[in-house]
Formats: sequence, C-alpha cells, structure tokens
Amino acid sequence: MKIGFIGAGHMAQAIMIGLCKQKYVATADILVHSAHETSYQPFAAEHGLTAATSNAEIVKQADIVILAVPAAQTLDIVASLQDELASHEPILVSVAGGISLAQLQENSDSTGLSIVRAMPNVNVAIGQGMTALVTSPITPAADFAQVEQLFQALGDTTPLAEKDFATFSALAGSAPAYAYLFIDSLARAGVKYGLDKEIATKIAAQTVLGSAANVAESSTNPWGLIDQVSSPGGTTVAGLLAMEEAGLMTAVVKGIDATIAKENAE
Ligand SMILES: NC(=O)C1=CN([C@@H]2O[C@H](COP(=O)(O)OP(=O)(O)OC[C@H]3O[C@@H](n4cnc5c(N)ncnc54)[C@H](OP(=O)(O)O)[C@@H]3O)[C@@H](O)[C@H]2O)C=CC1
Ligand SMILES: O=C(O)[C@@H]1CCC=N1
Repeated sequence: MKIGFIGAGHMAQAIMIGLCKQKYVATADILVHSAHETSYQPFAAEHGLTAATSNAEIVKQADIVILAVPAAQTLDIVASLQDELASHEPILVSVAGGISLAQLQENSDSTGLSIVRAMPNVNVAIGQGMTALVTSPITPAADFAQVEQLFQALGDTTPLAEKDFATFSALAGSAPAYAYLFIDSLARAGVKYGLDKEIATKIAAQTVLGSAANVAESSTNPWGLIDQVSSPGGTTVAGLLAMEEAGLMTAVVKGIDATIAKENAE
C-alpha cells in the first residue's frame, strides 16, 4: 500500500514520522509533495520517503492520499485535482480543520470517491495521537477501516459525528499546545524558585504524563483525584484556591471557546 501526502508541514510530518516509527509501510511507499521543494525534499531524503514531483503524482500513485495543507487552500487543491481523483480514485483523507465532507465531495466533483475526514494531533509522531474520524456516506466500510487502522497505529481513534469536529479539534487537535503551555508554566514557576529550566521542564512533563495516565487508568474522575492529592490544611489546596482565584478553569474554557469560534469561522 502506498500512502501519499499533499503537504509536508507540521501535521503531515507528524503523521509521516509516526508511520516510519511504527514501520507501518516501507518508507519508500510514503510519497510526499508540497508547495516548496525545500520543505519536502530534505524531509523525504532524511526519512527515505519518495519525493513526488506534483500533487497530481501523489493522487496517481497513492492508495491513500492524506491532504494536510492549510484549511483555506484545501478546497482549491482538491478542485485542481479533479481529473486525477476521478480516474485513480484513491481514498482521500483530509485533516483540514473546518472543511466538511460535503465541501470535499463537491470540490472533488466525483461521485464515487471515498472521502474520510480526520482530526489528528501532533502526538501521532510518537504513537500517542488522538484522532477523530468521520466518513462520507458513500465511502465503503473497508476503505474507512483502512484509514482507521492507519491512525490506530499512531495512537487512539474515535469515530465522531461531523457536527462535533470543531469541539474535538479544540480538545485534541489544538490542546497539545495548551498542555505544553501548562507544562511550561509549571517549569517557569520552578525557575522562579531557582531550578534550572531543563530540569524544571523534565519534572513538569513527567508529572503531567503520570497524571494523565492516572486519569486514563483510574475509575475516579479528576475531581476525586484532586481530592486525593489535597491533604487537609495542606499545600495543594492552598495552591488550587490561588489558581482558581486567578481564574484557571475560566481561562481554559475561554481558550476552548475561542478555538471553536475560530474553527467555525473558517
Ligand atoms: N498542526 C497541527 O497540530 C494540526 C493541523 N491540522 C490541519 O493540518 C493542516 C496543515 O496544518 P499544519 O501542518 O499545521 O500547517 P503547515 O503550515 O505547517 O503546513 C502546510 C503545508 O501545506 C503545504 N502547501 C500549501 N499549499 C500547497 C499546495 N498548493 N500544494 C501542496 N502543498 C501545499 C505547505 O507546503 P510548503 O511546506 O512546501 O510551503 C506546507 O507543507 C491544516 O489544515 C490544519 O487545520 C489538523 C490537526 C492538527
Ligand atoms: O491551529 C490550527 O488551526 C490547527 C488545527 C488543530 C491544530 N492545529
């Protein structure tokens, strides 16, 4: 099976690196093309991938085409590939935020094309991704299963109604950035009290990693876990109340509100 990438930016690279690490297919069976040779050729050479000469070549050669270009350009690129899509009929996977299956179908001008919309996050690069998937009504179950299997090799997946994609995009697509912000904030506080930044970051990252694993494995909800850490009259409850006074939860929800509003405006 050949997997083609149109776009070689952060998201495409994260998926390609994940596929290489998992040895999902032979590296030469991963094809890539993007707007500038200087973006995709060195990356292809470094990882042993096949650099294609055009977007059309990707569509002609690949069984699955992953479109990972800016959302604003996604539909124009699909429209420019109508002929190749109609004659080669790969499975088309779009990761673009805010671009619907109906828009992709309409711009591909192809009634028989299998189209899957995916919302991965950058953690697919290390096999710890969280990806939502939804398929067009005409996509055969076997084609959807191929795409699902690909993303399952790179972490967890969930089927999701298309109406919930903007929410998912905020909670999983964008949220690695918000988690990094929290980790950096913890580490920066450590620096304030004299720790070396590198050591403080390692301490913060491992603490967040372990806490996330605890939430995932525990039958207790996060509030219950917070109570387990908060000794009566102790330090944690003092810290929690100070964070709440500064509006941590409101700040997070406002951030998610803004993320969803921006995606809905695309
Ligand atoms: N970054 C993330 O964490 C996530 C991103 N996404 C989605 O992924 C998509 C890409 O985002 P991201 O990777 O961050 O963006 P980047 O800006 O990092 O990458 C965009 C890529 O698109 C390529 N490109 C632009 N125009 C064309 C064209 N006409 N033909 C071929 N390639 C083209 C660029 O090429 P070149 O490099 O050569 O200039 C670049 O490689 C977006 O739709 C976004 O919504 C979804 C989930 C998470
Ligand atoms: O910032 C963005 O628009 C993309 C979508 C989800 C994560 N990154």
